[in-house]
Amino acid sequence: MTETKKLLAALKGEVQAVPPVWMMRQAGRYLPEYRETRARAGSFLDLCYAPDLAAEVTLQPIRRYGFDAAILFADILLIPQALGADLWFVTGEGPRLAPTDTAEGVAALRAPEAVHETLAPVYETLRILKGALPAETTLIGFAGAPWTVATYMIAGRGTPDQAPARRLMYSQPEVFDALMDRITEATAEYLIAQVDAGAEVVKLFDSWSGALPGALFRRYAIEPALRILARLRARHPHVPVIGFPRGAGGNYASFARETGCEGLAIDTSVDPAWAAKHLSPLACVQGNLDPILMVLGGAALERGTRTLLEAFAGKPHIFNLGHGITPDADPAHVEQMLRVIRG
Ligand SMILES: Cc1c2[nH]c(c1CCC(=O)O)Cc1[nH]c(c(CCC(=O)O)c1C)Cc1[nH]c(c(CCC(=O)O)c1C)Cc1[nH]c(c(C)c1CCC(=O)O)C2
Repeated sequence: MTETKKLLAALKGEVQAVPPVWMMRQAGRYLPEYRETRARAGSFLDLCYAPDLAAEVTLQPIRRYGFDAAILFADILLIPQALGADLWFVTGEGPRLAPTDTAEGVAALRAPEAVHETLAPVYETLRILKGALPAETTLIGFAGAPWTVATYMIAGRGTPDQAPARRLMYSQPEVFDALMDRITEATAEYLIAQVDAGAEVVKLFDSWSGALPGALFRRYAIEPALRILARLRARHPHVPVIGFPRGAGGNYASFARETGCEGLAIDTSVDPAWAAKHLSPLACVQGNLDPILMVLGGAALERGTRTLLEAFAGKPHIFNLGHGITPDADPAHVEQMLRVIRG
């Protein structure tokens, strides 16, 4: 049977004249309807844990733009919270967590199987979405990759250079490894449960993999991904996975080759012509329009969009941005991008 969902077809390696398209952070603050629902929910975390409202904001960009994929509305930091680390968001600044950076702190975290208790509302969001999405739209679940989640847990916040996590990795490798193990197991549990609840594809966000020293990229980016994939595939052998080792540079190819991910999301820094030549033979490449073009629009947006379409012509491709769309983006520019892609 041929695959009728464009995103799933691309992940199976099908070349399409018009590629499937969606955007990272497509449910977000650039949309007035998101801001309205978010205000109704209360805090960002309240929204993540309210299945009806989380499903509603997931559907908003699908209704408005008819994207080929909907991504579950949640956050990568729900896993630390489900493991027992206090989490809150400071408006205008970002996430804060009670730091987990000692042997005692890691030992006090909950068992990986215990995360479902906190995350049950997320699975409910997926079940609602499964029943509500148009037949042609693919439902994407996701999690943060262990290294990226560890950087937030160790520092207790986002950091420009992930120094606290890198310091712990060198100075107390046994504490760092124990934390990585706990996150890895919990993430496997979480993604399996997301697919049980209706996710058709899962994406692993390693947003800070570019901060790993190159010699440790295999150990802390590829190996945890392999462990998660092995557990996921033991349960769901056919679910495609999109890896996003953001900032991996020269390590993108080894990530794709060694993990066998069906999809490889590339960040804005990667030259699409290089990616089409060197990465497309390894996986279906997703990306990588500069998000600032969604703020600018006009001729620059049209040129950037066409450059990508031309680079990946004749290759399986998922059109996306190189990182999330920003709150200052203009919703009309999304329509402009879609007109260029879809004609
Ligand atoms: C690092 C990271 C986080 N979260 C995520 C990552 C990895 C991707 C990346 O590199 O951007 C992933 C994420 N976060 C969110 C989604 C939902 C799905 C989507 O639309 O893409 C996804 C896939 C919603 C969100 N996550 C967050 C928002 C904004 C919160 C709000 O509405 O106030 C949204 C829509 C908050 C968040 N969440 C996080 C930070 C650092 C922040 C604060 C910065 C910011 O405000 O943009 C952690």
